[in-house]
Amino acid sequence: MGQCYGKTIPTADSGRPTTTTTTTITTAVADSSSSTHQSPAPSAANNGAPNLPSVKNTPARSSAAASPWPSPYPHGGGAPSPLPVGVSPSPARSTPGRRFFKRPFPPPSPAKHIKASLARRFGHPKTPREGPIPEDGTAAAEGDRQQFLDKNFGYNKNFGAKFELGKEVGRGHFGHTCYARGKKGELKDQPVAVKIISKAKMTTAISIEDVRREVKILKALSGHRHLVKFYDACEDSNHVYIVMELCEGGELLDRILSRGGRYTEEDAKLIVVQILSVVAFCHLQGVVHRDLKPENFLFTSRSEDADMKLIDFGLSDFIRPDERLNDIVGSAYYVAPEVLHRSYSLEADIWSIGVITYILLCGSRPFWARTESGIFRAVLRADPNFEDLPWPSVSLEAKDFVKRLLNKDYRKRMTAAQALTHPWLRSESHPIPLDILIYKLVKSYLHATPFKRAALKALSKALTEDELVYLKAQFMLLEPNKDGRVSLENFKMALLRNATDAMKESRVPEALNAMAPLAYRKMDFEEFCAAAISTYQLEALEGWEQIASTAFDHFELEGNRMISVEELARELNLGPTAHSILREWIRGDGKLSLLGFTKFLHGVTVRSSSNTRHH
Ligand SMILES: Nc1ncnc2c1ncn2[C@@H]1O[C@H](COP(=O)(O)OP(=O)(O)OP(=O)(O)O)[C@@H](O)[C@H]1O
Ligand SMILES: [Ca+2]
Ligand SMILES: [Ca+2]
Repeated sequence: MGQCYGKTIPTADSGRPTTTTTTTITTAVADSSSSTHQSPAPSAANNGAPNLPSVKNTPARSSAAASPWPSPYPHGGGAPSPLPVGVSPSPARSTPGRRFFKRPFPPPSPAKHIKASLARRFGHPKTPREGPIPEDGTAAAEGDRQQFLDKNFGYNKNFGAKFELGKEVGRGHFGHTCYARGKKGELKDQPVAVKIISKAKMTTAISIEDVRREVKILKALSGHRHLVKFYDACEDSNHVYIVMELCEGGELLDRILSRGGRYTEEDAKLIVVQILSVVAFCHLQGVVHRDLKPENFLFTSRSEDADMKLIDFGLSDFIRPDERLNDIVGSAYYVAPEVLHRSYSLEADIWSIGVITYILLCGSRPFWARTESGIFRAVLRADPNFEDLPWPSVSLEAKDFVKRLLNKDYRKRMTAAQALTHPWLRSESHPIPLDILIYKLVKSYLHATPFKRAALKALSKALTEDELVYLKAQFMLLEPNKDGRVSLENFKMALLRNATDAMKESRVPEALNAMAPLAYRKMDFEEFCAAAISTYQLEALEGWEQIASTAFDHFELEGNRMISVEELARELNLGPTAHSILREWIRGDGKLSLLGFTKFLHGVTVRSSSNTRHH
């Protein structure tokens, strides 16, 4: 027991991007020392690639000597090629042309999942801390270390008595998945899938913690229609077994390939709606998936209209509403720019959905290069191609949709719940989930100055129907009282209705504490709109200038007033050095100009996505 038999794993040279080529990228840097590795901004010296830490234990490589990423080509020295034998690579360019998705993926990176976040988790004093990974893990040192590792998970010990293992159905970096059948109880005679993770591969406390967290997250989130159902977790001395619903329809990646690389818009919509609905759910629970890609979505059956399920929470993490993560994990083609800059949150998943949607619609990857460092350069700097075929025949709504997910500034990206109300996807047929973003925005509105609130109110009056669809849906989810208004209780109840165990871990309900002012008053829809809009997101709209000028007209009527430079600086929490800039925002009559108004709405400085503030 413990091993399952199965197919041989095709090699990278077989020319087919298989499930084995998931290219999970993980930094080779021991992140427990990450505080010394923080990279505040991209440096010009390396072409805008993030100022990545140097690698102690990775030999210099020709293609990525300056990168901390493990080589994607672990199978030999020299310059191994991800391309099939006989195909010579074209030089990597910062603006890649169209690349057919059928091009084989590079072989997987050696998986070494390093968790910086563990060290950073003050709230978990019992979390094991790791020293840096030794320069060379000699067998003796390894053995010593392993002795102290507690590989007891507290799961069921009787896997063999409960399940009969069958053939392998899939394989990844961390384990292989087999078909199995329940022997007794509720799952008797039912086919299931079992992800088998070898304990021998758990060589650090962090890797053990990762498996524990994968199970915890899967268990907590299980139940959503588009998330693989969790049944059981078992273990023996050699393996951990994650028993889950069997998805017999294969990976989304395979369907894309079998359709020659792309979907019709209508078919793509059906896929994207399912992805957004499950990701919105994860995000509301305070879980960031961090490895969204077509390999991690499975169909329940071979049928064309089978439901799709999100799997593989191996890189997922809990995240508090105001928290930012800094460990670089994910898969190269799908990784968001701010992840490479080591300061990110839920929006990183949205970027990955943008990449998936781009691929569905045109059959090419938006950011492509022959090497990992080339891909990262493209992610950070290149604009995806929307000119070449088939883009001219793709609807404007679809293009706008993808662009609003692939915005390099994470603050300008739509959330999953917002994306579900985008004109491209808008329809009555899918429900709009509660968005954790409104909690964050309402919270900061409640703490804003009266002048700032007046500015936001003016802005909310300039919203178009498109934005109002989302706000109306969110307001209705708060189930307004008979007087059409909401109070803190409504926000609390809406969260409770959606709560799972994951929320406790990610401390999502803490967002409510900072909303205390709402305990004593109510908010009507009009004020809710002012409170729940993000200037950054609106600024990304094509019609932003029109919105801003209409909003300014409203502001002139009620809100704009004489304000001194000193007072404005206090409003914005800025010191005297900012006075000369602020002077330009104030008109001759002592009130804010249109420029001043839009800058003021923004808050402090307007920075790019290279912003690495830690909250
Ligand atoms: N519930 C399931 N039903 C059917 N097949 C599954 C199921 N779960 C996983 N698989 C198959 O096993 C493969 C590996 O599973 P999974 O992605 O969880 O492993 P992993 O080792 O974490 O992978 P990665 O290298 O992407 O991190 C999947 O790509 C899929 O083909
Ligand atoms: Ca996977
Ligand atoms: Ca995984």
